Amino acid sequence: MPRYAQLVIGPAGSGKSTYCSNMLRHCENIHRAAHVVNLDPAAEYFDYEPVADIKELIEVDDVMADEELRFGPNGGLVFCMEYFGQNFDWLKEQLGDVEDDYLIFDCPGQIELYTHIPVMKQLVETLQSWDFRICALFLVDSQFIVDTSKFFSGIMTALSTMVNLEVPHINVMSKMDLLGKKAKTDIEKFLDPDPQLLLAESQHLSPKFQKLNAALANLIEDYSLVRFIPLDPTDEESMSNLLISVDTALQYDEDQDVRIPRDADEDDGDVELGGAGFGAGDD
Ligand SMILES: Nc1nc2c(ncn2[C@@H]2O[C@H](COP(=O)(O)OP(=O)(O)OP(=O)(O)O)[C@@H](O)[C@H]2O)c(=O)[nH]1
Ligand SMILES: [Mg+2]
Repeated sequence: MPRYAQLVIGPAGSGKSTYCSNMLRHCENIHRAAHVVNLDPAAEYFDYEPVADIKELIEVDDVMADEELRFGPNGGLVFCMEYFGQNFDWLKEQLGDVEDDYLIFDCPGQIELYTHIPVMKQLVETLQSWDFRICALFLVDSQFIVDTSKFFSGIMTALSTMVNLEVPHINVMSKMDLLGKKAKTDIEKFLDPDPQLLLAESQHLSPKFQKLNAALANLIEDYSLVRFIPLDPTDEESMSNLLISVDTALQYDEDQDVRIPRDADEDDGDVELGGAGFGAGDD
């Protein structure tokens, strides 16, 4: 029986932790037993009760306070994640061996973890060896995608993680609730964009960059890489549309949408949830 994992990644402040807590609440609303794992050793605050918290293994503040190591915040985070990479057994112990488990991983934002350092790729491979199907969600703050150049640079960051992680990948345009009416209309063209049209808008760039953008537009078009799913957490329909895309990527079986929460009970029985009874061993 597969297990399912959403890997929530994206630049610092793009809304990853907020998404995890909103998605957890949404899953509760639809009676899906999901759990969040905090993988950010620098996280100071998150609005959910994690089923596992990397800070119990290692914390950035402790690493930075070490007088021999002398790391700053970024070096400290890399050190923590490399330490985590050597201790996946800790995660295994925290997660247990729950069939059919559904986990949402709240990841750190530093891009180097996905491009230069092998730890996140190793995490993916380890989770796969524990029967997890994985989907990466790459969040980009909608407030930054204000013009074509920013769009192309956002896409390149998303692509670099996608190439490295090699798992199904969904781009999410976060914080849509913060956009006014006009900005919402303006951003439409970036959600399911026509790269050639966007290219036409970068005529003001120097010929060198126009050429680069043209090459990128072709790449994006050839591989159908660019769709963004808009996310407005104040709108339940937006949350459920995103979850449908994730379910498709994970090949999540809708028939098993109602399942036993982890802590519901060991003694075997079926649990009534939302009017339907499903036992742990049901297919
Ligand atoms: N209005 C609105 N604010 C949001 C949303 N998502 C996140 N925020 C705000 O944006 C800020 C950053 O959100 P976080 O969820 O901490 O972002 P993060 O990606 O986890 O940040 P790091 O862990 O530091 O990389 C916080 O002030 C959130 O309240 C959203 O969908 N709508
Ligand atoms: Mg966070």
